[in-house]
Amino acid sequence: MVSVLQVAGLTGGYNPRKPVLHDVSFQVEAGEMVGLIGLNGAGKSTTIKHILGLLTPQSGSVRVAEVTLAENSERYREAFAYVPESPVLYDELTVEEHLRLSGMAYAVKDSDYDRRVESLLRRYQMEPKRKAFAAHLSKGMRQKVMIMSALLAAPPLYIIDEPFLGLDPLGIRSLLDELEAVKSQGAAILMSSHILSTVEAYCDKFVVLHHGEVVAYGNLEQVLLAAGLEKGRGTLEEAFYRLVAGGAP
Ligand SMILES: Nc1ncnc2c1ncn2[C@@H]1O[C@H](COP(=O)(O)OP(=O)(O)OP(=O)(O)O)[C@@H](O)[C@H]1O
Repeated sequence: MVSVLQVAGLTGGYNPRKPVLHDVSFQVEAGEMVGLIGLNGAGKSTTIKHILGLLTPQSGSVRVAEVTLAENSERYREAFAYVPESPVLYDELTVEEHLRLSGMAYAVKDSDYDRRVESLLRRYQMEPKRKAFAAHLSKGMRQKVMIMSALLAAPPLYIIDEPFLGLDPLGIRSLLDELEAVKSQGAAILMSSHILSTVEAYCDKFVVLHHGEVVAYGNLEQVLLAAGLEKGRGTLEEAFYRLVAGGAP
């Protein structure tokens, strides 16, 4: 298996004297979806900021497509698309113009571009809004533009931060179907979310963060075990509460 994302012994945060993350390690392989879960303030966004290259590790490393940002920034940045929790769009650009920008940034071939854009607009019920300015879109529609831009790029790694908040049920279903599809084509996905039932249903592995430390990592069986629950008995949610509420033996 190829590790598209490898976080190894990462200690970091905003202030060198007060790290938020402590020795965080996990990886996301090609064809795998990994759920990053934890309470408010556990360090999920901080981890994601390190992966995006917005923060520098105090120790340890983050590798994307087998390189660190310092080793090869171009290869590193080209290898992932990021869908933030709050959509960041240019108000004066239309939906189509955003997709065009994303296509150019990721050098999507013209032949792929038209096919992917039409299909995305249809699947996300955004055809009637293709010429609408971002400023005139609803919150969920803005989120859809971010998601469509990422899917259009078809990168090896998707980093998705709490994607379900603004989306309607159809949008959530489309996104999950889409993530399953790109995963089966070999993409790696790191998804942070508080919706544990969805995370359990769709992710292959889980990283449970608590106070900036990984308290469990692995498939459901391994997380249940870490929480002191028997194999095959219990849900991710039960394991999570034990792990973060100190209920685990
Ligand atoms: N810009 C910042 N400067 C300093 N400290 C920060 C900053 N952003 C977050 N923190 C601190 O880092 C810790 C982890 O926060 P982080 O945002 O990573 O949590 P999270 O797991 O993403 O939480 P949530 O589920 O609420 O989004 C918290 O103690 C928080 O106060």
